[in-house]
Amino acid sequence: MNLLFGPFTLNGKQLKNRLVFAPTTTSFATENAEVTPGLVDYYRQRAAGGVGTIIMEPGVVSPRGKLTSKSMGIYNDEAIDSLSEITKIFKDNGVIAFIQLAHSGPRGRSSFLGEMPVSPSAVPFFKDEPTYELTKEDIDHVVKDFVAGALRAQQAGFDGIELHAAHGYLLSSFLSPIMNRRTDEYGGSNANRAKIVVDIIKGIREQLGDKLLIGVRFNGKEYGDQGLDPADAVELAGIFEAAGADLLHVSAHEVEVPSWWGWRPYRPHLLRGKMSLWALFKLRAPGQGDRNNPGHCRRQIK
Ligand SMILES: Cc1cc2nc3c(=O)[nH]c(=O)nc-3n(C[C@H](O)[C@H](O)[C@H](O)COP(=O)(O)O)c2cc1C
Repeated sequence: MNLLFGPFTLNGKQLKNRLVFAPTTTSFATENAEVTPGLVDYYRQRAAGGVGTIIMEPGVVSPRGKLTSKSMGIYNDEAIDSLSEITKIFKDNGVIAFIQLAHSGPRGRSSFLGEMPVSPSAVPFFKDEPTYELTKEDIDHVVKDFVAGALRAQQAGFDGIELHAAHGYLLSSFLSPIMNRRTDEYGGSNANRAKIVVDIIKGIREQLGDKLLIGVRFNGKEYGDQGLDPADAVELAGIFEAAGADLLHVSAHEVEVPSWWGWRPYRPHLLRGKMSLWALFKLRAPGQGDRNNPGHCRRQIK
């Protein structure tokens, strides 16, 4: 009990407890991606709920990266003032403030983007939605957009950002061997597929040093057969940690959790609602991942 409700220090930040509100897209922004009074109210209510940390829903880092027609955007300086209003509410309630940074990539829809969604390779996420394969110059642009989003988040008063590299969005599609068929330095090995995320983390650290906490949310397993498996996820965890991530937030599938009868695979339908607590534990990748025996990929909580 004390572990959950007691204070916790995360790389120098004092958290009042280990309860974390998980990032949840609301689509309460305007069609121009601006913060609305309804969105501010929504977070005022969440901040009063007793959690120690809120990972605010994604700020999309470019208009072409919208997740929905009413995603909130962090791609221009006008966002800083309205987001400051929200971080002030968090601070007044003693809540540590994170914002997720996202780009929809192949999960975008041309109906609200007004142009083709983008992806690491021309592999569609939706059967009826062809995607544009990013060039290396485009990838540099995406990295700069994420770094610029992080700078704005810091100016708006956030303590940290979480890179959304899960659920099939752009960074997640780079990590996926199914979606990412590139033959350059951004495709192939785990390290190559993770390069875009590593470049973003390093870019943020170059600009801001330790002023901003950096988290990465990624999948413990591909959604579907083949592709990213738990052994890959363990290796990716080590890559993100080595690049300078402060926390890892593993989403769904094949993550093992302690139970009364030993380590059990985490299954969202069995342990609904517990996953976000993992955000506050740095997961240690012991390096014994075995592609043919996922049971060897047990993560340990530090
Ligand atoms: C409506 C809705 C929107 C969500 N939006 C996001 C999102 O933008 N980013 C994200 O990483 N997860 C998103 N999620 C997943 C949640 O963060 C969370 O992982 C999920 O609700 C399961 O809860 P748990 O992680 O506490 O088990 C969303 C979930 C729901 C229900």
